[in-house]
Amino acid sequence: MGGFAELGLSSWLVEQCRQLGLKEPTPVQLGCIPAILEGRDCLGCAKTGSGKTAAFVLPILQKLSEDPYGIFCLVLTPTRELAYQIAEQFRVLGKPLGLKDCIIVGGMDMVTQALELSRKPHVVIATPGRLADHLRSSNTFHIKKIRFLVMDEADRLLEQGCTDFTADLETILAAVPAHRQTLLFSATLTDTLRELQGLATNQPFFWEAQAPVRTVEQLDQRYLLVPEKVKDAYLVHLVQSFQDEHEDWSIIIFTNTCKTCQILCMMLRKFNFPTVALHSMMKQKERFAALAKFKSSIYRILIATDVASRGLDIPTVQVVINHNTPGLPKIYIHRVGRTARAGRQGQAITLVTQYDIHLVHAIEEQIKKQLEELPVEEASVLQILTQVNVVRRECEIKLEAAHFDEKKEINKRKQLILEGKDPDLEAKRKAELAKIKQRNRRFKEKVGQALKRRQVASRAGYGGPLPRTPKPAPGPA
Ligand SMILES: Nc1ncnc2c1ncn2[C@@H]1O[C@H](COP(=O)(O)OP(=O)(O)OP(=O)(O)O)[C@@H](O)[C@H]1O
Repeated sequence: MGGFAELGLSSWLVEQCRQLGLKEPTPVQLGCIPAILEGRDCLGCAKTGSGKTAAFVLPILQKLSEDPYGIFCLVLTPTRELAYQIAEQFRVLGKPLGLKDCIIVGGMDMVTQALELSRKPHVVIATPGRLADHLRSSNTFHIKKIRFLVMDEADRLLEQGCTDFTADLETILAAVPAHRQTLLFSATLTDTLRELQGLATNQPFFWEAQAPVRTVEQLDQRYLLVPEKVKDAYLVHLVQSFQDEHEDWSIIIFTNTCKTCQILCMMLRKFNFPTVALHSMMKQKERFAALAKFKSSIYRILIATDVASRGLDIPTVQVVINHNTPGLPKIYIHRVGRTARAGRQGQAITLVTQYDIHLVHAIEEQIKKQLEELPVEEASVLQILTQVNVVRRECEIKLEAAHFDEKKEINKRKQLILEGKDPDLEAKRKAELAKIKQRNRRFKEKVGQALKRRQVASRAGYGGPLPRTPKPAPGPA
């Protein structure tokens, strides 16, 4: 049990680790904990499920126990569910300290949160949007004395994806002290390293796991080449086979949109699979409830958008199915990392249509490993094909009747208002952009057609400028 003690952690923390079954430090913990205890900034890049959370929680708790005050530490993370998960690690490991934490995420009551913040918790775990809202609207708390700023999934926080945190991060970074320790962690830090280095300037310590492959060794990675139209039948077949062959099982299925997520959830339920959905169109309480039911194995299948692709630690997940091939290798790495965690085995299956093959090549190039084809009994899939398609159509009709798209539109408008934008003006801009794009497309088409005509003409012996209208084919003299 010398492991954690040798890193310089106090005996009470070593005992906490022992009680939680953390016997030996993982490599990222071995690498980062001493540097953080020395007071250095830290950039930690290690594979999914390798214990990055404890790599920052443990040294922060140690420093907090030496000089306890609030607000001592701020942790930023991209999703609400992840904020709760990190808070739990602080709570269990920091129990002997009587640690006070506070979770600040969207979708929850702002007044309650403001009250909690004013009580000076030791640790605040937040998503950037909601914390920035509090900073802009309230003067009952401040974060200008924090000792630690942690950015978990740091590359996601900095990238300008569908949720862009840039403006909120600016507000937050303007409110934290320049003299602080900054800790940045992710399984995919390298793309955003330059920006991240600008944030961690205090003798930064960069730790990266050296491995030939960027995904976990215990992960069996497969692909299944399927025509778009029969994808769902393959999905049902895969889930059915897994259920037939295993007693204790859990699967996460990733989809590309909230709507597909919802439809597939309804569809799998029609086939009596215990399924729950998790996507950003759900109310926050529903999101938490879905996750809790999945974690406790009441429901065996979680069907989710990328809101669940990062950080979630659910040890029972044995399989990840990508219903769509992720457009970015980074997203693939995080999605499949929801299984095969902390030394366990796991399998990832990616459904690939004829249009996605280049995406698989990009993924293979990044992870430095080739995916293997998953053999499937096609006859069994053919047997259920019509039934699956009929059920899917029924679910689509049901969802349309529930005005899913309209609700999405309303949510979008609300979001724009919250961001201080005028939804009508934004819609106008979008329409203008679409018009320009359409004009460009038409122009390209016209040029393409003209070129084709010229090729035809030159093959038929015509030369000269681009013909405006097709010339009649040469007839007999
Ligand atoms: N030293 C250890 N020994 C055994 N298990 C550990 C150790 N440290 C952490 N774990 C466990 O490993 C699991 C994964 O840890 P964690 O969630 O911190 O991974 P991560 O590296 O942050 O992954 P991701 O990149 O997906 O966010 C957790 O269940 C955690 O309790």
